[in-house]
Amino acid sequence: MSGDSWAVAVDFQEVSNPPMQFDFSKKVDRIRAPRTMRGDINGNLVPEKKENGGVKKDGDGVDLAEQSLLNKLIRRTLVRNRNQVEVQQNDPSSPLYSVRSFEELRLKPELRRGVYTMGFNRPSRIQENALPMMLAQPPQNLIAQSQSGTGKTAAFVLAMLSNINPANKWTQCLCISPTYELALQIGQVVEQMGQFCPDLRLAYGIRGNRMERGVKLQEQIVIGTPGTVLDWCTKYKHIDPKKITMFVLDEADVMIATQGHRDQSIRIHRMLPKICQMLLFSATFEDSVWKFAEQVVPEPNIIKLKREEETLDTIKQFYVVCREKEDKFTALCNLYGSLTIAQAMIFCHTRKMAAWLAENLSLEGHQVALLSGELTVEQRAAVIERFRNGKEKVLVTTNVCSRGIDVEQVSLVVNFDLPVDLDGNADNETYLHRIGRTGRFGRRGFAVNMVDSKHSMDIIKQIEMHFNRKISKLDTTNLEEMEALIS
Ligand SMILES: Nc1ncnc2c1ncn2[C@@H]1O[C@H](COP(=O)(O)OP(=O)(O)OP(=O)(O)O)[C@@H](O)[C@H]1O
Repeated sequence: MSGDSWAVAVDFQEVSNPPMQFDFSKKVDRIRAPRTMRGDINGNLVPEKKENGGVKKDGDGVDLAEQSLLNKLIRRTLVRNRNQVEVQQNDPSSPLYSVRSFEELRLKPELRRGVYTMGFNRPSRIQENALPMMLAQPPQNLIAQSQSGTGKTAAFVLAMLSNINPANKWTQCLCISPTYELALQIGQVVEQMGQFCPDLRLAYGIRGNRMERGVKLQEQIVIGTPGTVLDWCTKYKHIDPKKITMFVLDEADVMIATQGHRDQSIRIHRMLPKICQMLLFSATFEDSVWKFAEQVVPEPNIIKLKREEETLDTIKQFYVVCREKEDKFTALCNLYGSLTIAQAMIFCHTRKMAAWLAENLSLEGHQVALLSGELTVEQRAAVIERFRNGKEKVLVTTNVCSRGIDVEQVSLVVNFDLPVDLDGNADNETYLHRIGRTGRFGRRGFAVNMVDSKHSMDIIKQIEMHFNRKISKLDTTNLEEMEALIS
């Protein structure tokens, strides 16, 4: 099988045995669904064309919006974070509230029921502070930053649902999101949390969702992308911006990385009344995000939750000297022959190499999953789900998968190709993210780096120096030595 045909075979395997459905079409009845969608090979609905036009190379560059979507699709639980939340109040003299339970928030009974039905027992760390601010009277503006999976979406959805008056048949909350797949994900949370609110209606302001000009929407909540929502407010007049009481900007960092979204968001913001509550969320907070946030959220309260640092403390790191890819492959097989490996992730630099390796491992009798950039986000999520459920023991991947994906049972990470930046130097950050997949939550993990040239040996030295951690030499042909080092 050629490299490419292997990838096709994996696609086929996914089609014939679809592990997970992302059935966006279920929403069609109750909510206006986008029309410019096509079915992907899993029979799921996917957009005709990416709105942010992410370009992928053979090296599998990561598209921010896709990464966010992937995180949402595969996230089942809150991300653990033990850091303290940092709060800056707009009015430092007003008392600082935080809540430890949903009861304290005095939610409408139907919303409390929705929250508990979703299995939320208590607010997450960011929600403890953000929810009282978002639900306060008079309304307060908020800028909140915390990494993906810490409960931001659930927090602002609860705020939107609390804000609207379902008896009023016009749009009251506008929520904008960088892509329409992300908008659909937010919509699902609205549906779940609002399942006991009978009069609640939701519309998607996304490309392809057309109505006659001048027809006013009756849906209280509109979630959409900036361009369409802007058109709906201006050109098509489906929404009266003066009646908006809450404006939510999600994934601000992804938003401003996308051409035009920043300006469209600012234009929407300008049409809203002064008393409209503005909420902005972001996973990261570079200067550019901050500047944008200041433009669209006047007099903000600010909440930040620092990311918990990944650490290399519980990970034993090794390097193996090899000559070429066949040699690396033999070293990998030796590792498997002598170690008890629960699950392993193997990183390659290119799709081609990943496909070659996956094919050869498979021929050796390993159950292998291949994850690389030619798969749709939904297919990638499905591959990760299968791996997480233990259906495959080895995941071969390019960079698409190095961040944000927790697979707790991974005990071995192999850098079949070392992570390098565009200049060919060690990419320490990527190294940390890759290796950080193993040894999580205090468990022990192993990382093995394949070194096939003087240059890659230099990279190992750079990584050692950067993290101030020793990377020991491993001879995979010497079973005794390996056992002694690894035990
Ligand atoms: N209070 C809570 N208790 C338990 N689970 C929660 C709570 N809040 C959110 N979750 C769950 O945690 C996961 C992550 O939450 P959420 O999507 O709101 O995070 P996020 O910060 O918005 O992440 P992303 O930016 O990736 O969307 C979801 O599966 C959500 O259902």
